[in-house]
Amino acid sequence: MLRLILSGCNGRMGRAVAAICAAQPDLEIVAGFDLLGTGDGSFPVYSSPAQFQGTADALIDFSSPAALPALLDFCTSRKVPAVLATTGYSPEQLEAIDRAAEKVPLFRSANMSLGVNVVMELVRRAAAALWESCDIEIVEKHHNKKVDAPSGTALMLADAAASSLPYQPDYVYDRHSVRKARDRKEIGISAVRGGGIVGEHDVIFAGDHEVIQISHSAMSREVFASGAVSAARFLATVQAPGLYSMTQLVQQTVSD
Ligand SMILES: NC(=O)C1=CN([C@@H]2O[C@H](COP(=O)(O)OP(=O)(O)OC[C@H]3O[C@@H](n4cnc5c(N)ncnc54)[C@H](OP(=O)(O)O)[C@@H]3O)[C@@H](O)[C@H]2O)C=CC1
Ligand SMILES: O=C(O)C1=N[C@H](C(=O)O)C[C@H](O)C1
Repeated sequence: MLRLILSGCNGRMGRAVAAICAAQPDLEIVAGFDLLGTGDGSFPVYSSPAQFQGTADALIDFSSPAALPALLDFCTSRKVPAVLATTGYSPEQLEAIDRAAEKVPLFRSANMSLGVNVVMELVRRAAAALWESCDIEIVEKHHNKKVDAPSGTALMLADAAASSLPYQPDYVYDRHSVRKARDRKEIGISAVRGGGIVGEHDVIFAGDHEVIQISHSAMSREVFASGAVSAARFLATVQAPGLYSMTQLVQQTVSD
């Protein structure tokens, strides 16, 4: 039995993870954390991690960057490994995650789908081959309830492209405020918000005579939820503190 804590349990992703746990007999949600401190009654819900006195094999967090300090205190002091799937962390929060990962296993990815992690590798290769002839632009589209922009995935894809470039690119988020032609060393990142779009990412390599586009569309939240559950299973097998990502999860899956 894998005993899980679900942080952000009342949200869209929290409910998607709870649905997966309900369908898998070896998964038990022992507690939920959410601002409200109440849920649908299928497990106890606490408005702050410190209120929970029990133990768990892993925690999955899909909540808000505001939840991070209390979560890191909880996970490091109680030695509960955590899957941090929330996006929109500040640079200081990312440093706090790095420090906490010295004490307890943590897993962080802005996108828990296997497909996006394959796309990242394709983007690295395309950028290495095309940077001299093509401009790189990223367009992401999400539902009208998403609060952070650009998406964590768009930033991850930009970093993947940047890792293959022989220069440090500038990420440009807003072309509205400056009247100026595009610089070669930019990566443009644009965000669209509307309706119920689950999550779409296009990485565009635009040359003078050809355009190459690498795209990913999530068809439902289940893809992220099941990736997070796989990450929690992975963490439960990992003993050593450290910051883990989809790269290690994919490596373990391939070698099994
Ligand atoms: N890594 C990945 O693959 C994915 C990541 N995400 C990310 O996950 C996060 C959640 O997304 P989503 O489920 O759509 O968002 P929702 O707003 O639907 O859910 C977030 C939940 O967390 C609660 N919450 C907010 N602040 C806190 C806090 N300080 N402590 C505890 N709970 C809190 C919210 O309560 P209330 O509603 O009362 O504010 C809400 O119930 C976002 O950052 C999103 O970008 C989403 C999908 C995939
Ligand atoms: O908020 C969402 O919904 C999503 N957020 C993640 C992100 O910011 O990249 C992942 C996914 O695209 C859905």
